[in-house]
Order: sequence, then C-alpha cells, then structure tokens
Amino acid sequence: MAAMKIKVAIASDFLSAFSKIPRKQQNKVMDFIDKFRDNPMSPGINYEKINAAKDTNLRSVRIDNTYRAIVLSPEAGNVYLLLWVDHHDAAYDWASRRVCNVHPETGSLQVIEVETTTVTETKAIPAPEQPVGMFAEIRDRQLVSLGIPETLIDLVRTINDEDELDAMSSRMPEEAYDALVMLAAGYSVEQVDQELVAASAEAVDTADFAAALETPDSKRRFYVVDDEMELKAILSAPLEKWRVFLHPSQHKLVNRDWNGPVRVLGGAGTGKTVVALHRAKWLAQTRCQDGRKRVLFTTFTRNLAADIKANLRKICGEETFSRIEVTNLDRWVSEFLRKNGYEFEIDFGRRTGPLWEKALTMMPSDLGYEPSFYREEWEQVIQPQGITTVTDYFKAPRLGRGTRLNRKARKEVWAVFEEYRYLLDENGLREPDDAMRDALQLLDQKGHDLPYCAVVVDEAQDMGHQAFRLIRRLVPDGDEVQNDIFIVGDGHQRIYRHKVVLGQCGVNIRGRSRKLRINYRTTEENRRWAVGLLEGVPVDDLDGGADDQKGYKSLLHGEQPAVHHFKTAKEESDHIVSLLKECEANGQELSTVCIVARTNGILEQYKAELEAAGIKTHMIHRGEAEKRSVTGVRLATMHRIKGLEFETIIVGSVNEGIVPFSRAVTNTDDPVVRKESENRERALLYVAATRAKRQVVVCSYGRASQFIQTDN
Ligand SMILES: Nc1ncnc2c1ncn2[C@@H]1O[C@H](COP(=O)(O)OP(=O)(O)OP(=O)(O)O)[C@@H](O)[C@H]1O
Repeated sequence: MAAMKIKVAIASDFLSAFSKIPRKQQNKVMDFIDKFRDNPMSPGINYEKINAAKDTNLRSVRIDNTYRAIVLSPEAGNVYLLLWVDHHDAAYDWASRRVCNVHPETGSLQVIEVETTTVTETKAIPAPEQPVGMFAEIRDRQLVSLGIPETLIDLVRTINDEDELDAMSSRMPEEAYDALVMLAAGYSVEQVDQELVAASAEAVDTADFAAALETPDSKRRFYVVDDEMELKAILSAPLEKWRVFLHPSQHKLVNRDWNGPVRVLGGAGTGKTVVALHRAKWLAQTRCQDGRKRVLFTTFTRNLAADIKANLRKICGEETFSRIEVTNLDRWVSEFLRKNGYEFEIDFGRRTGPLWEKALTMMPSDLGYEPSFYREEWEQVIQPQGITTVTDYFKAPRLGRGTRLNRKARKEVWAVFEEYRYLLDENGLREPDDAMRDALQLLDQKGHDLPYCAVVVDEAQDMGHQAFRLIRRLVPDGDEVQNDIFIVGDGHQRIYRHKVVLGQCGVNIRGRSRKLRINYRTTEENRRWAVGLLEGVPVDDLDGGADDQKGYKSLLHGEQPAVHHFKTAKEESDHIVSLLKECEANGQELSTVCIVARTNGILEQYKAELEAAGIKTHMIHRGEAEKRSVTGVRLATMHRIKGLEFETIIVGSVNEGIVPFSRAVTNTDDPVVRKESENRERALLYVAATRAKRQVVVCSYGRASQFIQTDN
C-alpha cells in the first residue's frame, strides 16, 4: 500500500519568530526544518507533550539546549505544521495560549489565542438575552458564517467601537478581524460574505487538517513546503512575507482565469503591486505556454519598473522570470518606435516648452483667455482624444473644462494648436502622447504580431487615454480572449495630469473590477492622517465612476504623525538633523529614513545642511531601484518617492506657496482646472505620507501649508 503523502507547512508567525532569533540558532532551525521536511516521523526528532497546552495536538521540539520549536501534529492525517520558535519558556508559554481548529463553516485552519478567563472551548459566558456592542445587529450564526471562531463570539459581543476592535485584533484570526472591520464600516453581512468568504462547496470536516490547508484563508498564514529552493529563499528573508503569503482577497485575484480585462483598485499600501507581481508570475508560469510569448509588466515611472524587476527576481525562477518583460510604458514606446525607424525625438517638455511659448503668439486677442487656458485645453481635450484637425475639434467633447467654447471660438483657439504642431514637426519633436498614438498607428498599419500573451499594468491612475488605447492593442482582444489585461491603480494617488476612462479606450472591465482594503504598509494612525488630506476631494475609479476609502484599514498601529511648525528654514533643518541623530542613536539605519520635499531645489538645500552636520545623504534619482546596501538618509521629491516605502518619512518645507506649489496651481484662470491642480498637490502629500511604514514627520516653516494643521 502506498504511504500517505506527508504535508509539511510553515506558519507565517513562525517566520516572524524565526527572524528574531540569533543567526546561530537560525542555522540550527534550518537544519531541523530539513530533517523535518524529509521525514517528520524521524526518530531523530523528539516531540514532547506540552502539559499546559489546551490543544493536545501541540508538541515542542528541541532545537538546542535553549530553543524550542512548536509543532502541530494532529492525530488524524499526515500533516505537520511548524508554528513557532523561541526560548524554551517563551515557546511553552506561547503554546499554552494557543489552539488550532478547522473552522466549521469556512474550513480554514485557525490559530486562536485563548485567554483562559474570557474564552473557552465551550461557551462558558452565557450570552446576554439581547446582543450588545457594535455588532449587536448581527446574529451569532452570521458572525460564524463570516469566519469568526465560535469560541470568540462572546469576545466579539464585548466590542463597542473601532478602537476596541483594533485592540482585539491580535486575539483573532485575520479573516475574522477583516470581516468585523467591514461590518464596522457599514457593509452588510452579504457584502462581506461576497467579498471575503470563499464559499466552501462541501460540508467541512473539522478533523481534516490537510484539506484545511488548501483554503485561501489558510494560505494567508501557512505555506506548504514542497520546493526546497523556494523554502531556502523564504527563510533567507523571513520578513518579506508578501513573497509567499497572500491575503485571500489578493489570492482570489491572482490565481484564476479572467474573461477579459481586470481592474483592481486600493488605497496606498494595500498590496496592489504585490498582487500585480504574483499575477505576472502566475501568468508566466501557467498561461504563457507559447515559448515565443511573454507577459508585459508595465508601469508609469522608471523607478517603479526598476523595483518591480528586482522583486520579480525574488519570487520567480529563472525560466518564469525570462518570460516577463518589465518596462515603463514611455520607454516601451520609444524603443518600439526607434526599432521601426521613427524619425522624431520624444520630448518630455525640455525642448517642446519653448515651442509652446512660440505657438502662443497665435493666441486670438478677442477671446481674452490666459495662456494657461490653451495649455489645459491641449492637455485635457486635444491630446487625450488625439485630435489633429479642426473638424475633429469642433465635434470634441470637453468634459471637465470650466469654460464653454462655441464653434467660432474653437476655430480661433485652434490656431495655437495648429502652430504648435507645425513647430513640433519642423523641429522633429513629439510629445509622449503623440508618440503613443504614432505607435498605435504603426501597429495598425503594419499588423504587428507582438510577443505578448498578457499585459499587467501598475500605477494605472497616471496613465492617460493614449496609453490605454495602446495597451489595448498590445494583446489580442475579443470575446474568447482570457487574461489579456490586468490593471492595478488608485485614483487617490494621481499625481500627473492624465485621467482615464478605461471604457473609452476599448478596455472593458465590466464585472471584473475588484478592490483591496487592507493596508499592509503603514499604521492606522498614519493612514487616517493621510486620508484626511483628501477629504472632500472627488476621486475617480479610472472608468468614469467614483471611488472612496470606505472600509480601508491598516493592520499595524503606532504613533500619530508628528506635525511641526518652525519660524525659519534654519530652525526646521536643525530639527531634522536632531531627528536623524536621534534615529541613529536608537539604532535605526539612516537608509530607512527618507526626506521628501516638493522640489529638487529644496532637497539640494537639505542635502547641503545635512552633510554640513556630518550626515551622509543619498538622492533618489529617476529610474533607480531602491538600493538598500547604499548607506545614508534618502532624499526624494514627492514625485520620485511614488511606489517606494521607508520606515520613517520626513516631509519637509510643507509651506504656503510650496505645498501646493504655487506655480502649479496659480498658472490658470479656469476654476475647474485650478481645483484639479490643487487636488493633485494634495495627492502628492498623500503619496509622500503613505510611504512610511512606521513614522511620519511633517515639517513647515514661515507660513504653513493650508493642507496641514500645525502645532503652533
Ligand atoms: N500579502 C501580504 N503579506 C505581507 N505583506 C504584504 C502583503 N501584500 C502587501 N504587503 C506589503 O505591503 C506593502 C505595500 O504593498 P504594495 O507596494 O504592493 O502596495 P500598493 O497598494 O501597490 O501601494 P502603493 O499604491 O501605495 O504604492 C509592501 O511592503 C508589501 O510588501
């Protein structure tokens, strides 16, 4: 009779515990895991019962004289789970307060912290006749159906507000907390069920731990080890949990076929990039079987593309990695055009700027519009719609523009655009939007068969109409086509001018739009402060609808962001220097701190002042991946820091005239455009603050920005 295959899995908590023990013991744990993986029943492994444990399936295993691992080996089935590792006493204490159960409704494997006084296996505390607390409206049966362990129902009934809910979070399985957060945000049981609970088709066998390991909720905390190389990679960076443990809402997006383009929204730090990375890996591994085809992973900025490449390397084997091409879209376009003999230079404003000024000499004097009006018209109407003739301009919708233009006025205004196009031609130049349109035309004319089976798009909120029209053309379209386009983005973080309605670009996401809500990066305190910056700002969902931040939550907690105001620039920079010295004194590497400012000029000043104070700095440049090995405090503009993350973020010079940057908002007399520019400036501050994993410090001097409330 063939032996039943043994399943060995590692818990996410085990990795956290593993990361905290000394290197020497880590090596011993690795040796133990090797032995354990080979044969958990090997006579060389000594399982000891834990007398104080409530869960009789828990055992301790000796690592050396002082360290113990905690293992679950249920009586039935050939399953072994590595749960924890610590000093002998601490490990025993941990085990004595935990039970592992298969949830009777969702079938997921849950590790529950038991407080002997409040929670018992059978409900010792009689429920009050009328349920109380913030979940009073929801019946016990409904709570259980959403993944709350039966043993925690009485605890849930004691919760009166969000703070109390947060305080309980470590006592419950993540899915139970997620469900309660959504209920607290006002979602109905049905909505939570639809969004979070993976329906179990069959009745759950609560003794079948092997089956339980296969549920999405179990996969967020248990990794079934079947590949030695992958295991070694995981143990070498145990805290980079995103590599293996996906939240079910992330998992659901990654490992499946989609009958067309998908759009995933989510506030800053909700793991959109992580999802996009895993999606690209899954596609390359399982759906890109034609050896000539690749997955194209495209971003808006070059910095992020460099980071994506580095991260894909961490989760993909060589072969899978070779089937993914990572590039920012502008770069893809310029390379494609160059290979096809394009005779124009693509310019990002340096050379086209003076031509624009020249074209403005054609401004009709009788209409009375400011020069900024023409620029906005060009960027918001002409370029997104690819208008090249006055006839098309007559018919063009001008959504979002504050002023009306009749046919006669349009004809007069067109003179400026016509002149500008003429000057571009004469100088052999093209704007990026033109280049995208030209690339699209070339593809249509020549009928290019591109080597892509799918496109994954990150930072979608900053890509405009021409970009998405092109993306649509990069992979086949049609009713039968699956998995063609996977888009992640967040309208709250739009910091460039582009705005898109996907449906107008031929990208139909109907029925395939999803949202991520758990913030993995920053603390709830930082998240709330940052979200406050965008209060009242209308945010779109990239497809013509509205988006909001309802039901978002961070799993981490910490200090409130510190907002300091100073009289002079010198006082501010002295404060920043003393903050950095304090970080160093507390053992924090300065490479985990980033100073962010609105302009490069301001950063140059900080750089000079910090270096004069003996603090090493490192400026983050365009197109660079973050290199952790380079020492020194980081300096980055609000645009450049997008997509990155640091332990501490210090946002400096948040002064009147700088945030919002006066040149960016006063340069127009159109109230609609002005408001939009101001909102983009708010988004810049939101992006900067949400890059912090732990600490946010916001400084200003002179007159503080209208966006912040200062301490004096
Ligand atoms: N399943 C996960 N487990 C652990 N950590 C995760 C998980 N998903 C994401 N993270 C971590 O959360 C942080 C934010 O993730 P990511 O950069 O993917 O978010 P994002 O939504 O793309 O953020 P932003 O839009 O702000 O750039 C990263 O540190 C990432 O490693």
